[in-house]
Amino acid sequence: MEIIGLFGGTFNPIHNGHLALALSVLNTLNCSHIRFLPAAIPPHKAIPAVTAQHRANMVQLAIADHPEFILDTCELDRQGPSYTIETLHLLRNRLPDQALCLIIGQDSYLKLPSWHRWLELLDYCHLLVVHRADTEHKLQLHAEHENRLVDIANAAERFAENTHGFISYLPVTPPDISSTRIREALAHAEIASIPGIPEKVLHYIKANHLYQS
Ligand SMILES: Nc1ncnc2c1ncn2[C@@H]1O[C@H](COP(=O)(O)OP(=O)(O)OP(=O)(O)O)[C@@H](O)[C@H]1O
Ligand SMILES: O=C(O)c1ccc[n+]([C@@H]2O[C@H](COP(=O)([O-])O)[C@@H](O)[C@H]2O)c1
Repeated sequence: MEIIGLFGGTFNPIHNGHLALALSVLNTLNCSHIRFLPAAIPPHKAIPAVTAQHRANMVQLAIADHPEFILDTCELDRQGPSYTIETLHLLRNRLPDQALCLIIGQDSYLKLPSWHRWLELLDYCHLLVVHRADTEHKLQLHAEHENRLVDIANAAERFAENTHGFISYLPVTPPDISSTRIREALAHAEIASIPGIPEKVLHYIKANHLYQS
């Protein structure tokens, strides 16, 4: 079975850490493609000052050179918080016979028990957790996932044999970049000098006067 990666985020804005993470997952799992899913209303964050449409446009610019990366705006068409379980329900209806793999950073995994209907996530997809700088160098597995863990060396094979139900941990560390730090830098620094985001995204931010105080 093909494995389709699902990478949700606020992407406020998308940065090189997101892109490096997605490339590592693509290569490790040999995904057919990865769908980038910008959240319209992130469930656990303040509503971003930058619109979902601008954030999605920046994702599109950032992934344009990678044919295996696709922008999926399905969360922009819904009202209310962008709960991942609802997105998975929708995508599972659209893609009934493929292995779906939700990709999250380790900081997100630590907070997973606070997600809406989190125990049902593995009924729809596999889960790949990627290490993030400043978190422990080992997966802090939630007890509820204990018999679902697969070693990363076997993950591509095991995930491809099943549409959902397993979890694995990728111990590579994407560059230590966060959207928060980029927003802070954009508010205080010369816009030409912001590292960590693709050039085209920086141009878009500049042209649309985003993130400036
Ligand atoms: N540098 C990174 N390394 C590893 N994982 C990352 C990195 N940046 C983002 N992620 C993961 O990507 C997903 C989407 O992240 P998000 O769009 O919230 O970016 P962020 O940089 O964490 O944003 P913010 O600083 O605004 O909280 C999350 O699961 C997060 O853990
Ligand atoms: O479904 C939930 O309850 C839930 C709670 C927090 C985060 N998420 C999703 O996790 C992804 C990363 O979230 P964030 O806030 O770190 O950008 C994004 O796709 C969010 O919609 C989902």
